[in-house]
Amino acid sequence: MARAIWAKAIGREPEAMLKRLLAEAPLCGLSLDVLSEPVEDSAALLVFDPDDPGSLTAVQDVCREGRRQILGIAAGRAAEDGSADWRFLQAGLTDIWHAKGPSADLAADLCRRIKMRLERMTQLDAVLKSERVTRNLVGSSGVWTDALRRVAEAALFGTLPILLTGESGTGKELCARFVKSLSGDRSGGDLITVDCTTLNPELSGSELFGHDRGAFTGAVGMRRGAFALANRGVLFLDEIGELDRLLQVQLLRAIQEKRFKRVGSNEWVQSDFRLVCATNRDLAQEVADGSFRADLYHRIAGCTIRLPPLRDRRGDVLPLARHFLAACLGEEGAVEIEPSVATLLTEREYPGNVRELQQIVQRLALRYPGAGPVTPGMVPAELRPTHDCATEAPEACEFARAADGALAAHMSLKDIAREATDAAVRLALSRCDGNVSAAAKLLSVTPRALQLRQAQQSGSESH
Ligand SMILES: Nc1ncnc2c1ncn2[C@@H]1O[C@H](COP(=O)(O)OP(=O)(O)OP(=O)(O)O)[C@@H](O)[C@H]1O
Repeated sequence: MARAIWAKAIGREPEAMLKRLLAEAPLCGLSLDVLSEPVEDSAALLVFDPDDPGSLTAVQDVCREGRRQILGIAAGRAAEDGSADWRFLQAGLTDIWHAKGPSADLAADLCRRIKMRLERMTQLDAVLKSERVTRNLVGSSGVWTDALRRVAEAALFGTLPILLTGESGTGKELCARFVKSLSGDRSGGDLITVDCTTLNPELSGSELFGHDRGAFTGAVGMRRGAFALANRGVLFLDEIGELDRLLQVQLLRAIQEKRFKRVGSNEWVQSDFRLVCATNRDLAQEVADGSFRADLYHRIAGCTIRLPPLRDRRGDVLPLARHFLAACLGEEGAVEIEPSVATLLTEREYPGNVRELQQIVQRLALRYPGAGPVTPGMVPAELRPTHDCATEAPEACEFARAADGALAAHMSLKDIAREATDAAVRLALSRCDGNVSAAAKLLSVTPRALQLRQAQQSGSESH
């Protein structure tokens, strides 16, 4: 591994262990370094003592600093049943190992295992930072990159069928293409998409399985169906939740055995495809209700990945909007967006998710004259916000309404100011996915000042 992996220890025993690991690391080809500041947003190693009461908060603080992949090494006794592990994962660790030490043998073995694990994380990081992702699968929010990482992991390191779930327009088909692009290097086959909403049990056999010449009136030649065409590629069954019960049975057999018969033929045809399915329905619930076959569900849901709705990744709205603008305007893509339009785009609701945002941006682009920023006048009338107090600025109007409520509740000026500050801190942190430095920047304060404010906030909440 060429670049050094940032490593940190919290506490005395962990520091001794990290020292031992640093001594052994070069012998195992692992490049570890203790730096006061992380060099980049990539995999990292954190050694801590799970028995230390302050360790959970300390781990949380490190994880909040922005690195996404952190391997935790627990150097301590910890509970026998490992129950604390889940809390550390919740605090932000990617994984956790318990290690005793620090004997030289154990440290060498640990280094080898850490190296393999970090290499896997780094490999996935490299995919997520590659042009095929940054150019096509826009977004850097935690929920989106976590989902994308799981898609990449499933595509690269296994053959299980992938089930993509999520609301309409969240990028399920785009992710199916991503799976194809990652497995394409190995298999060379195509991505074959079947829209299950258009299938019907009487007529769709040929589309799925193909037919022989003369199989039915009008079958003048042999036809290869979707299952055969997907050989050595990816078969993408979109909207699989819409499948009729009869078709569910037909598909089950072909998916299970990876072989089928063309309509009008008695010969088995083998096809080696990677299966990716998508649905915006809650299939587990439909299985419970009896409307979706449990056996088919368990076949297709080898690896289920939920794509987040846009409301859970508002920080991605503007990068997505810029991406779609660039697609519409070509070379003139890097245009500024006026703050009023940026706020409108970020704060509005998107029941149609990314597809809806894309359509709105396409409408904005229609009015873009070719120079200057995107201005409020380019926003279609029905999308513009309306305000009761026409004479006031929109923000002042919202504030006035909130202050009115506070006065009605007999709050003092001091309490109103504190409530407003706390709300702004919460909003900024939520918009920045809990990243303190980014939220501090947004609020024009130092990260230290923001942390102090948070501490006061949680102090007053616990009283
Ligand atoms: N992260 C993203 N980056 C760039 N474009 C995106 C992203 N997510 C979605 N899109 C675009 O949004 C549109 C809708 O995405 P897609 O068709 O993949 O959604 P879907 O979840 O399959 O929708 P549906 O359930 O309605 O079929 C497409 O044009 C797609 O290219």
